[in-house]
Amino acid sequence: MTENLLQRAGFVALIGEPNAGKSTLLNRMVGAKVSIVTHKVQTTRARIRGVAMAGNAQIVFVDTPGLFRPRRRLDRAMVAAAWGGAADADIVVLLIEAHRGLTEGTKAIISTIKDRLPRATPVALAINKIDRVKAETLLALTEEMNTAYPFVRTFMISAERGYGVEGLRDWLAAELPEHPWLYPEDQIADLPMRMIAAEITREKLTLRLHEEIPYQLTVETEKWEDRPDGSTRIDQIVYVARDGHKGILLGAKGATIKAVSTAARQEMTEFLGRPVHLFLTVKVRPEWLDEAERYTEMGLDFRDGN
Ligand SMILES: Nc1nc2c(ncn2[C@@H]2O[C@H](COP(=O)(O)OP(=O)(O)OP(=O)(O)O)[C@@H](O)[C@H]2O)c(=O)[nH]1
Repeated sequence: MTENLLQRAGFVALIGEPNAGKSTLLNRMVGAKVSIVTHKVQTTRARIRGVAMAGNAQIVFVDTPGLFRPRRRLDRAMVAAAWGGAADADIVVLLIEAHRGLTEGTKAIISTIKDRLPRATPVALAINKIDRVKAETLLALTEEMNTAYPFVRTFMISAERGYGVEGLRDWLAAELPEHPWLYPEDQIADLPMRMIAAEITREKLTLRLHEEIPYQLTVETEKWEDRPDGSTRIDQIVYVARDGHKGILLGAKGATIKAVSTAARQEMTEFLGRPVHLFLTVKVRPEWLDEAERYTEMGLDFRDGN
């Protein structure tokens, strides 16, 4: 009886060098559908990579980029911003590759953890790709890693083969705070699809409009209906901050929004592999930048903006 159980929910930041196996691990924990999505969403501002249910807990995985030794100023700024996400996380999981051991890259990540994470944030270690090494190697590596940082737990997993993944997920679920679920259970499956669809439209708008406007607009997928005839109806709202922007967005006789809609629909059709009917509505909502709900739709935590 899930209703009688206390709900748990929170954010887990999965960090590690590129290629450590973050996507593979997420696939395992969240389900295949989301993984298709993550590759597409990488360049967007959406930071949620997936939502996993484990018993009475809802685990929201958030992303941090694989950049840990930034040289350029812009890269440093991006890393600083991204670490904000990890700092807000309830739990951080550092993923490393068993056969590569404690690399320079991982050392850099550990020193960033020490510098930037609040002391109270629990950091767990997941040694991935254990299928590639012998047991002795693992024991030595576990010791070496735990000397480098006091991890709250060490997990040995193979994301690809599925070893140890359930144990990690169940542990995360139990560690999360008591909190009502952040997403309705029935929406989780298509949350990423909805986000992708919104990102596709936002991208088409950005391509068509003057630079300053896209930052002041946001797209939400309001309705998603997979029809029995094999097509999908998607209704989206484009929120703009100012009246003037609405006119620009629509264009003369609606030409701009029509072109955007056509381009977005084509990409969605290709992405989903089924015909899409797309309905776009433009709404003026000056306060959207201050509304928590809008942030959730973008995959951002409203608290980050404070
Ligand atoms: N042998 C082995 N290979 C793995 C395992 N987990 C992942 N891999 C492989 O490692 C490679 C990188 O995995 P990804 O999941 O893309 O790693 P990632 O770079 O951390 O993920 P992104 O940052 O999202 O790109 C892929 O070729 C995976 O198939 C594992 O447990 N064992």
